[in-house]
Amino acid sequence: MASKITFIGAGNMAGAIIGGLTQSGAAPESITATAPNQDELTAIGERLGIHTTTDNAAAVADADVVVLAVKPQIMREVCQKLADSVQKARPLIISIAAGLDATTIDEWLGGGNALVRCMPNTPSLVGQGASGLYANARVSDAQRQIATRLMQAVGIVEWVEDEALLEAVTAVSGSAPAYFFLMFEAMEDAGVTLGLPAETARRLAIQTALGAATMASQSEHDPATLKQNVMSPGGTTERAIAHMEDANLRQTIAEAMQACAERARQMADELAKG
Ligand SMILES: NC(=O)C1=CN([C@@H]2O[C@H](COP(=O)(O)OP(=O)(O)OC[C@H]3O[C@@H](n4cnc5c(N)ncnc54)[C@H](OP(=O)(O)O)[C@@H]3O)[C@@H](O)[C@H]2O)C=CC1
Ligand SMILES: O=C(O)[C@@H]1CCC=N1
Repeated sequence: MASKITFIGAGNMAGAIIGGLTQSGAAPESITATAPNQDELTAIGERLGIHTTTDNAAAVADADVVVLAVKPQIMREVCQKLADSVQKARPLIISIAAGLDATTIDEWLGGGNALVRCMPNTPSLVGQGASGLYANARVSDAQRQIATRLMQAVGIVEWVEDEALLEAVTAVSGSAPAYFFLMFEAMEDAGVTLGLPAETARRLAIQTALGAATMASQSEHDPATLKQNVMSPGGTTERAIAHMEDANLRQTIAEAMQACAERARQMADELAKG
């Protein structure tokens, strides 16, 4: 693991990655997180044992890796204020912002930076993240390995060589935990309608998803076969799946993911224009 990592921004996604890193054995004292609000920082600092500061420039000055983890809408302002420190320290930059392209962020930071774009997801908090990574031309093989090791500490890593594919990664994994959480909500509600206590329905639905995901990740069979194995001819599952197919669930999922990727493209255009 790189010696000193600074997170600019200490919100949901930074908190998930830092939490995953410390649980996987990273030294908390090698990690710094920044945010404008000292109260928020004090809470995360006490919880995770990491350094915190409201001074972005100071946090970058001696960092080997800087993870940009603020909302895309404020990235320009944050980067432009950081440019002098980044130009002096020349850390590896890792941006986790949705949409924003590597060239734009590099320009905001004064240019000439080794920059990795990463699309992580919040299950990084429990070491079950799924991240897509893209490197600009200035990133060395050693820096690729640093980024790989950093994100592998909190889950799986897939590199893409075409930056535009990060939009697909956003649709498939970055935003996708929310799709499954929606499914849990819907299954809990339906379980209650069928007479179960809400907590019971929630526990059964979540454990079933965990079991299905674990099975799918370990099985030699593809998901279609695993699905078929649950569907006894003329039985209950067949009826449920027929209902989902008739309601065009696949089409709904495809359209939702297209909308997600399209929004990433739109955000990039809007934010680059400023
Ligand atoms: N949430 C997710 O599932 C995913 C998010 N992302 C990306 O991660 C990034 C962060 O998202 P998320 O964590 O959800 O957002 P949050 O709003 O939870 O976190 C943003 C953090 O940035 C801090 N911040 C605001 N202004 C500054 C500043 N000037 N300097 C330093 N820190 C600042 C905020 O502090 P304060 O709260 O005080 O304003 C907060 O700690 C986004 O770019 C998003 O696209 C990528 C993949 C998944
Ligand atoms: O919704 C968003 O814009 C961010 C990026 C991916 C997940 N959350």
